[in-house]
Amino acid sequence: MNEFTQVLTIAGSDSDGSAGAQADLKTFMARGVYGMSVLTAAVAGNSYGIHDATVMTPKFIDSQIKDIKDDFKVSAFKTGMLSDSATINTVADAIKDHPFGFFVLDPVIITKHGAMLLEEDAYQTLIDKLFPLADIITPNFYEAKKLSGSDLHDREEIVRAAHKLQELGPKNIMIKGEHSDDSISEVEDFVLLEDGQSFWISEPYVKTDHINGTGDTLSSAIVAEVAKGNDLESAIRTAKTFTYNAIKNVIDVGHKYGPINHFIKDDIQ
Ligand SMILES: Nc1ncnc2c1ncn2[C@@H]1O[C@H](COP(=O)(O)OP(=O)(O)O)[C@@H](O)[C@H]1O
Ligand SMILES: Cc1ncc(COP(=O)(O)OP(=O)(O)O)c(N)n1
Repeated sequence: MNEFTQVLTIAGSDSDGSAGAQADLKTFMARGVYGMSVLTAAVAGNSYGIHDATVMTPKFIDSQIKDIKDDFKVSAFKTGMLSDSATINTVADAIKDHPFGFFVLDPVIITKHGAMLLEEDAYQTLIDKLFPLADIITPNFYEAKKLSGSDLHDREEIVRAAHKLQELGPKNIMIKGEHSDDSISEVEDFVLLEDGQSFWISEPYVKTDHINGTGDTLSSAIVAEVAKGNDLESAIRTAKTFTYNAIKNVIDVGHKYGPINHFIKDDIQ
């Protein structure tokens, strides 16, 4: 029997299934890997917004991680919603010997609804404790500004911010592009690799309200592709295309800001 590729998300649950661990698990399934989830928190939300949240205790988060460690062979993993410093410290202590392989840190601070999922006094804890362990971080435009302490008005400032973030410890950086202005034609992300090489990666801008979970989908697709043995650059390119296809092929679920479409079939390798 061939061992199946196994991956993990350490993230929050989102009740409407559009984002968080639910989006991660759908992406893992779509990309052909076996996904597991350690829940750090749970939010009550729907396509109108996030209305309540609860944080798991450090002891419970630790128990979940221990159970995964005791039984499974995880090749790559990601972190998503981490809520506060206590959660970050718990996760950092549990993963510091890198038992789960390649680490994609999605520094979730803000959602499309404008909900804040990380306490402001925990930004520095995230930088101090998890940035040095990360193989790649994938901040959105807002998160990149906050975490680098930079303005991002043009390409030059984005490149500078990526270098600043890399100096804080993560090996590779992917800053996701701005897309709040409906007049743009492309959404362009910037990637800075460990060896200093860099590239811009873009797809056409899709004008849609169905955009919840795009960041989670991108980061978990990178996890899946790296776990299958692909190099980081091709994993990023596949993840970007997969996310774009999921945004473009809208499914009619929810009344306002709906989910993206993880059912898209393409040539999974
Ligand atoms: N409307 C859109 N059209 C095309 N690509 C998009 C759109 N919205 C987001 N993306 C892409 O989806 C990915 C996730 O980005 P983003 O939505 O900014 O992340 P987050 O969910 O963390 O805020 C990025 O590659 C981004 O370029
Ligand atoms: C529980 C939970 N985690 C993360 C998010 C945000 O997901 P993300 O894909 O980074 O951003 P949106 O595209 O959903 O804004 C969430 N909503 N819930």
